[in-house]
Amino acid sequence: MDAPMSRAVKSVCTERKMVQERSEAGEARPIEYIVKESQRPADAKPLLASPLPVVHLGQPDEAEEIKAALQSWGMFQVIDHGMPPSFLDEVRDVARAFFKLPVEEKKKYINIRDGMFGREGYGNDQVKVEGQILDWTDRLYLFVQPEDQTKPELWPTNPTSFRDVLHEFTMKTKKLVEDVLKTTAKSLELNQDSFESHLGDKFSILAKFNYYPCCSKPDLVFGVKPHSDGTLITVILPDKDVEGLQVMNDGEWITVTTSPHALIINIGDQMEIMSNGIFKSPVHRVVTFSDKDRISIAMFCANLPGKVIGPVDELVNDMRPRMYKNVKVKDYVEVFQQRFHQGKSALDWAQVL
Ligand SMILES: O=C(O)CCC(=O)C(=O)O
Ligand SMILES: [Fe+2]
Repeated sequence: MDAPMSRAVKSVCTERKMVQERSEAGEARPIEYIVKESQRPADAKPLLASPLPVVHLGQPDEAEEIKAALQSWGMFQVIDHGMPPSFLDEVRDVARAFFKLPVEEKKKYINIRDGMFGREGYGNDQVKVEGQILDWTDRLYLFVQPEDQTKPELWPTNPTSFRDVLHEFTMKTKKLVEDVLKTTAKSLELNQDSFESHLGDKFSILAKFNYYPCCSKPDLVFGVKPHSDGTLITVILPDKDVEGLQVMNDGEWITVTTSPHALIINIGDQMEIMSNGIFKSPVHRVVTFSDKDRISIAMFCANLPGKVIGPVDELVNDMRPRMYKNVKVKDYVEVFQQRFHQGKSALDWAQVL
């Protein structure tokens, strides 16, 4: 296993300007955000926008639908998720209201405390490696599960409904994730708890509120650079009006479109490892626009850091040898974060050579 901290920049924990401030000041080309010419978003083909496959959870074909979607896209949309459109609007509204607050007000929740960069709170990219290209986004990260490990002092009180709405969204997401994991197990003819039991009673969910300000040079920057998620699964509530999420499918970038009020679900690297590579964690990215900002809420659902994960026994056989080693989730996440900032995948770190 390689040393994740090689080329690392040691503890750069000074506050940087928020992307929102750069956007409002009309900063045209802050150099740290400009992507290398060969990797720029210009190769996006918005004409290839395509609706994600729909999985009808709880319906007779759910297992076949989820298997087909995960084998082709690694991503799908759910419409019957039990969250009424008015509730999804409320979640988007509190996110938007928070990001609309003056930067100084939001900085009450800043992710830098006593000179240390924390995973939770309001901020933007941590500089982890030399020459790192930064993403054109500000965000608020909050652990929402397990509940006894949340840090309420970092949960915004403005707007006043923020905490209650986030709590309700968490509970509903948790139920949805449990259903998705059961259906995923069923689709591989596994015991329905095969993925869940690894989570035990407790489930880690990290809520990530993304704000992508307008960018005067959207062809030169990414809202989020190409990556796969380090999660088991991710649930995304996309912006209601602005698309921007793109997924790599058959070697091409496709702009993701969904039905109104759908939730997007994608698997992450932990599911790729546990499914012994049957399901691939999709590479995706976010682009920005010169004339419209965008918000999204991603709920990152993962095994607890102390767990050791590896391919489920039944999925390893002579026909399909073990592709991944057993890895401790905490170690994986550390390598994942380091590689993410370099625009690289962490999956090969866990691969059986
Ligand atoms: O903004 C989005 O739609 C997706 C964001 C994303 O991929 C992420 O935060 O990992
Ligand atoms: Fe992602």
